[in-house]
Amino acid sequence: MTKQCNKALVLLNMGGARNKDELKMFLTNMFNDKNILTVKSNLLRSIIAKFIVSSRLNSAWKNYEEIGNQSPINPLTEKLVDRLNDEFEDICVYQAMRYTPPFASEVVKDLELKGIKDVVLLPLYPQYSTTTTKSSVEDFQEAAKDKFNIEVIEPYYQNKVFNEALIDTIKNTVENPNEYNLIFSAHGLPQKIVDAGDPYEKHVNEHVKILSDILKEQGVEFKSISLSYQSKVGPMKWLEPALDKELEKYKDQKVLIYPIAFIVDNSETDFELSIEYKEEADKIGIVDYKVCKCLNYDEKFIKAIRDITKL
Ligand SMILES: C=CC1=C(C)c2cc3[nH]c(cc4nc(cc5[nH]c(cc1n2)c(C)c5CCC(=O)O)C(CCC(=O)O)=C4C)c(C)c3C=C
Ligand SMILES: [Fe+2]
Ligand SMILES: [Fe+2]
Repeated sequence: MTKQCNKALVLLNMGGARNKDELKMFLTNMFNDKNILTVKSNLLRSIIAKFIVSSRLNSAWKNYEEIGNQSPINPLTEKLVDRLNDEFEDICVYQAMRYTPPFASEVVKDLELKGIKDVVLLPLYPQYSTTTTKSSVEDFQEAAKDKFNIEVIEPYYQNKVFNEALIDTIKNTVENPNEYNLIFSAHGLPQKIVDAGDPYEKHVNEHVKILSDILKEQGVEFKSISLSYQSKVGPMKWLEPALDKELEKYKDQKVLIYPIAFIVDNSETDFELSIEYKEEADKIGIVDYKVCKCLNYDEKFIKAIRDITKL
């Protein structure tokens, strides 16, 4: 990056695989994350992680083969970063991913080379979770040590400009909302993590209420609006209702899904929602099943970032 800046905006996200080796890296880093696998002993966690990765890798990779052998999260985030670098004249914009490159440590090196002291961290998670927001922010702070003045942006699921952008996507995806059942689909979380005080479920519930109120104010009426959780992993209890159970209610009806916990499309939207759950919807007899695109690098989201970060 040749731009000269005295401030940096760093977008934080999970990352995603560009090939099978990176999927192994993603899963290994994820299951060694103490915020994801909350067992206290690092050794025990690394043993469990090895076991999960070896049993999951091949079957998980089959999913990526169906979406072009890579997660869309990387090219889309690169476009978002490029667009923001054009938007902000004197702020250098970066991405730091939690489980695949570019890692926080590489961004920190670049910031040091440029002599940047002020850093704003924007987690690409509208709702806070210890498994996502906390994990990414701590990871960056550990890499940064005390080298910068860091400002962390708070959860922004209540932000008006952000929610208007999101509502526009919903309105632009279907012509006759009154024919559709709108399901907000959130990435699931083990119930144990929620019981330990994680605010994610509360934030997601509040977000759905805010969006439902905006739709009502704008006179946009869906047949029904509901919330469910996708992507359960393993045998433990996760947040409910599960999306596959919710879909069973809509035989002979139309369904529109909005992936409420994601800002950038990824394997969970392009594979899980658009291919895997679509097959479920067909089996159930849902007559039309649509999935909204995430905001990605939408111009309205660029405006929302200005409003959220006050940059
Ligand atoms: C096992 C625990 C997991 C928790 C807790 C979890 C929380 C969580 N994840 C996201 C967002 C994403 N997750 C993605 C993939 C993914 N997630 C898990 C497991 C947990 N996630 C796994 C094992 C995987 C890999 C795919 C698979 O094997 O099923 C992704 C996609 C990345 C990509 O490749 O594109 C995203 C994004 C959130 C928001 C969240 C908690 C709120
Ligand atoms: Fe996940
Ligand atoms: Fe999944």
